[in-house]
Amino acid sequence: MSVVIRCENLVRIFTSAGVEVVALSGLDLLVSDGEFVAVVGASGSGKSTLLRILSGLDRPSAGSAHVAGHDLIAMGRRERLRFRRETVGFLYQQAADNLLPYLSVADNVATPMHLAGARSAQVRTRVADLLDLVGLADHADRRPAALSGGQQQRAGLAVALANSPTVLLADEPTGELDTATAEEVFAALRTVNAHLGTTVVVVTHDPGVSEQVGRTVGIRDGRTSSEVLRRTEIDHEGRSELVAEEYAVLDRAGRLQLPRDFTRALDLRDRVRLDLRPDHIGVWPGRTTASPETSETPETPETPEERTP
Ligand SMILES: Nc1ncnc2c1ncn2[C@@H]1O[C@H](COP(=O)(O)OP(=O)(O)OP(=O)(O)O)[C@@H](O)[C@H]1O
Repeated sequence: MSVVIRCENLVRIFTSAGVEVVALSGLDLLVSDGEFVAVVGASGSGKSTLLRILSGLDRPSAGSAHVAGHDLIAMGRRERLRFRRETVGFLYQQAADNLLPYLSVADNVATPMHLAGARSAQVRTRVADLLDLVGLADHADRRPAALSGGQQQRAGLAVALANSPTVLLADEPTGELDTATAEEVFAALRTVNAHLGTTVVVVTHDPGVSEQVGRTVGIRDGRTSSEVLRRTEIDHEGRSELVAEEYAVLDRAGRLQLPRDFTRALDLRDRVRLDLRPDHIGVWPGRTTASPETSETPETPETPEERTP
C-alpha cells in the first residue's frame, strides 16, 4: 500500500519573547493510503503543531514532510493554496470553526465546491451523496444551530470532504461530546474511511479512541513514541476476535521509546540490560553492580516487556 503521509525527523521550534519552545523534536510518522490513524498525546505534546504542518498551515523548522506527493517544505504559495483546497480536509473541535451559522447544512457543504469552481449540477449531487453518507440527508435544510453536537460534527465532516480530499485531518473532533455521541462521530469517520477510501488522521488527548481506529500512534514530548495496531483474527473455533498489539517507533539512529507503563511496571530506568535473541531483543532492569557478562540471563525469558515482532 502506498504511503500518503511521510514525516521524517520533523522539528518545530517556536520563539516567543526570546524563549525557544520545542513543539516537535524529531517526529517520524508514516501513514499508508486508506488508513485510519489516531495520534494520541497529552496536552502540549505537539499534536496541534503536527496537524498544522500536515495541513499546510505551518512549516517545520527542520526535517521533511510529504503529504499525497506534496513536499510541504518546498511547496510554493500557489501549490499550498491548491493543496489546502483539494488535498486535505480539516475537521475542528468546535462546530463554529467547521460551519457557517447563517447557511443551511447543504449550503455549508456546497460552499467549498463553489469556491473550487464546481458546476451546480455536480455540486447538488455531491452534497446529497455526502449528507447521505454522514446520515444527515433529512437535515439538509437546517441551520447548524438546529442540530445536536454530534450532527454538527457530521455536518462539519461533510464540509471537510466536499472537494474529495485524499487526507482528512481532525483535531479533537469529539472533544466537546459525551461518550455515546463521540462514538457516533467516530462511526461516521469510519464510514467515510471505508466508503470513500479517505485516509483519516485524528489527534486527541483521549487514549480511549484506540478502540475506534485501526492504528494508534502515541506522541510524547514532540516525538512519536508507541503504536497500537488493532486487527481482527479468526480463532481456532472460527470466531473473530480483535487483537491489539503494541509497537514502539525505532528511529534511524536506533532510538526506541518504551511505553511509560512498561518501564514503570518493571522499574526500568537509567540503564537497562539488553539481550539479542534470534528473533527478539530482551530488556531487563539494569544492575549497577554486575556487568551483563556476569549477570544471569534467563534461558526462557517470559517477562511481559519482551515482544516477538
Ligand atoms: N505559536 C506558538 N508559539 C509558542 N509556542 C507554541 C506555539 N504553538 C505551540 N506552542 C508550544 O508548543 C508545544 C506543543 O503545543 P501543541 O499545541 O502542538 O500541543 P498539543 O499536544 O496540541 O496540546 P493541546 O492538546 O493542549 O492543544 C506547547 O508547549 C505549546 O505551548
